[in-house]
Amino acid sequence: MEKGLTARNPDAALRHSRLLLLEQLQQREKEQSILLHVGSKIANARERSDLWDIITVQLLNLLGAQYYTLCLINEDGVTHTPYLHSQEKSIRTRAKDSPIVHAGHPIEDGIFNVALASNEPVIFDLEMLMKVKNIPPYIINWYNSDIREMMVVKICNGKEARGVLYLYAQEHGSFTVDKFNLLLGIADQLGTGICNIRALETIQQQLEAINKYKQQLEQENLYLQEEQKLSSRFSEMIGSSAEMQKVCRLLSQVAMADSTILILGETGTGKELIARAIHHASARRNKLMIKVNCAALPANLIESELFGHEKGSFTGALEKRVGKFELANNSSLFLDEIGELPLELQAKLLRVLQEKEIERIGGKGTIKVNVRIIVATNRNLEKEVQAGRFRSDLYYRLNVVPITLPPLRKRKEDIPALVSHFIERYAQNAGKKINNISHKAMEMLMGYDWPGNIRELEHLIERTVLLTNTSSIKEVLLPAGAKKAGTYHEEEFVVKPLDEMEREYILKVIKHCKGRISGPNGAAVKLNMPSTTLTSKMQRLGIKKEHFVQEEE
Ligand SMILES: Nc1ncnc2c1ncn2[C@@H]1O[C@H](COP(=O)(O)OP(=O)(O)OP(=O)(O)O)[C@@H](O)[C@H]1O
Repeated sequence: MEKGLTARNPDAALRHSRLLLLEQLQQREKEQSILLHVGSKIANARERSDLWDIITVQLLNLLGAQYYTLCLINEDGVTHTPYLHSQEKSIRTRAKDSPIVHAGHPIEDGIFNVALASNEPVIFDLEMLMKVKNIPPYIINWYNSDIREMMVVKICNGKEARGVLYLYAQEHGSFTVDKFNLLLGIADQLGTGICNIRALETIQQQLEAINKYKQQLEQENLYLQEEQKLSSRFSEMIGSSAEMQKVCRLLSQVAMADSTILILGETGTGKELIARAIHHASARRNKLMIKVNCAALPANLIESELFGHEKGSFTGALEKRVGKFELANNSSLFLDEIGELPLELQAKLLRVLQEKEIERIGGKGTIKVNVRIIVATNRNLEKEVQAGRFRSDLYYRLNVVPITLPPLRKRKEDIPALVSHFIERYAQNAGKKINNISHKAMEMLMGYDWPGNIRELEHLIERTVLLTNTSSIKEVLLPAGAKKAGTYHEEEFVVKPLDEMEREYILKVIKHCKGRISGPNGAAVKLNMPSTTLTSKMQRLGIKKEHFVQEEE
């Protein structure tokens, strides 16, 4: 009919072809302006979500599609995975799951490779595809989400193919050849945009990794500084009582040997100080002693703390971690509060002590370690063994050289020297000149029973020094309920579980520090422990912010 018209009326034919040309020109102009608009948006995109907005809001409708997936070629060069896609909630298969399959698919899946091989977009009829054998699972899912037509186009950066944009429509005939030019232009701009954003993402990831590493180093540095501060204190060990002299003699006899040491004694009697003294008197003194508080960490973290883990060995193991056993190689490892070690880990510790090698969690092989073990506990380990809470084989393995520290009430003759020592230390810290203590105050100190031992005495003196504005300490403020000198009777002593006492005491100190945990005036400094240890103790003892905040009000 057209031909007939042309033959009969050449003018009409000319007009008609001019009209067509005009239409094409207008179409081109429209496409150019869309491309310009979309291009500037893509060029300004800084994040993946910006691209998501552009494709979802500006392009889908324009190209006649309802949904899309943009898949990129993986580093292995043989698989591809979705990088951007329509909101999964908005699409569901008949079985109510998402048609976006996130696992890697082979590039040679009969669709992706076809798009890569073509310099033009390719349109697929999904009904036809469903008849083909070995069709990729994502096509089946899209079909089950009522998609009937798909248009794919290669995404390149320059000449290099990077992925494929899949467009999906519910109606046959949604995609037509007249959209090819526009789609090719968009695909070109998307290619450049995606590569820029991926480069930014990589930089971001690297920055995050660097920051994390920096934080880790800072934490380690803090730990080492605290350890160093503590280790310099070992020389400040006071005690000329017969009991303490016995301990010192034993210490000097066993320090040089590599034998395992078990330090027993009530809380605050100086077990850690003795552990440090042993390390410093040993041949390993040039390396820092490493300390692990077995009560400060939840059971599931102690294993990784002790033995380390490989990256990805459990949820949360984002980075490889060297355990304290490895850190303590050729040095001493002080396992404080060993009585709190969970039974399962007791078995692992025993194996390490016997084999002298460790295995990181998720690790492929064993690592030889040369570590001198010093352990301490305020529990009666024999009773713990009888109660089935402590393995007898580990107990015998640890009980090579036991050192028992006497409680302060059994070596009261050490109190005056300790008091002078602590007055000097805390007066110096506070910039005060205090060089005397009244007879009455000393009598009170001598008469008190010191359930918290030297730590309790130390904190009392610290508090007293802070409250004293003269050169002499006239009186001391013993805990409420404490008896005056010489009037203490054992039967009146209120027996409380250690945990409860510890909880009460920590709460008091935090309150005294106005709720501050870390920092120079925080509770951790006052309690002479790292703030991380204090936080863990607080968690273990169920001390929450509201407890001390409420008490403060
Ligand atoms: N003989 C001592 N001379 C001087 N200071 C001491 C002495 N013994 C202990 N201290 C001090 O008392 C505080 C408590 O000591 P340490 O932490 O060693 O006790 P601990 O028995 O390990 O306590 P816990 O069982 O609660 O872990 C520390 O500040 C320590 O420096």
